[in-house]
Amino acid sequence: MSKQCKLILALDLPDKESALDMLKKLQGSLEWVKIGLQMYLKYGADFVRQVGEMGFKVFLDLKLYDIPNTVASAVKSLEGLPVSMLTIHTSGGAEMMKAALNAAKETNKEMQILGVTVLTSFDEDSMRATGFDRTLSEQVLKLAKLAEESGLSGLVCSPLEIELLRKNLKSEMDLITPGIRPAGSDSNEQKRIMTPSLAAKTGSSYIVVGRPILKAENPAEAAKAIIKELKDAK
Ligand SMILES: O=C(O)c1cc(=O)[nH]c(=O)n1[C@@H]1O[C@H](COP(=O)(O)O)[C@@H](O)[C@H]1O
Repeated sequence: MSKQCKLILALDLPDKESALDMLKKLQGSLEWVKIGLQMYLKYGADFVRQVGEMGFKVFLDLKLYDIPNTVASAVKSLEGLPVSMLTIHTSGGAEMMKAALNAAKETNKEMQILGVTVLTSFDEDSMRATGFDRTLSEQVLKLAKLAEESGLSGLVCSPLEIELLRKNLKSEMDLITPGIRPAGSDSNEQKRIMTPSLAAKTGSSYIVVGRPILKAENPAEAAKAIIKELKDAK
């Protein structure tokens, strides 16, 4: 029996005031909040602390990609912050992933390092345009296996790749899936998408949802409806 799939809100908003206003509306409705580059670059560590103090678990989505030493130093810079998940790019290679893991072990044992595989905004054509000859699935699996061998316990991938990864990975890695759209909502630029219930049924550990909640008339109701969909998914 797999774990209950959880909702993570992608807090992609233009300023702190609207973000805090949104979080006040959502307190009690959800547990996890993802802070991405938009908010982090503008408001930094203080904002991360503030979100943690409001009682939310923080997923810091910085998608780090650099030489191993630089990534390790960046991870260490987060020491003391309430960060429960942090993203790095698996395409940075095994050495980079191991350096990030070691840095996390030294500074924040509670922080899970997640490896991003192939972004959900890619399709076969845009992948090929970057010079990769493999299919999208082949590339995702290659990166996922490298992440698993490097010791990572979680991956960010499209929900369309869950089955492939569950079948081919040796361990029960956490699969965090953005590119989620409740039935009838706008897909925006996301290309590899799925509904919350299907993602949960297929084996997603956490779904990441931004605009379908942020732009809803009643964000708390939208979040609750998604959580119900996840709980009802059989
Ligand atoms: O790492 C991510 O969270 C991520 C990876 C990916 O492949 N695709 C993707 O959309 N994301 C993030 O997931 C969120 C999706 O937001 P919405 O498209 O508004 O639901 C954004 O914050 C993206 O940065």
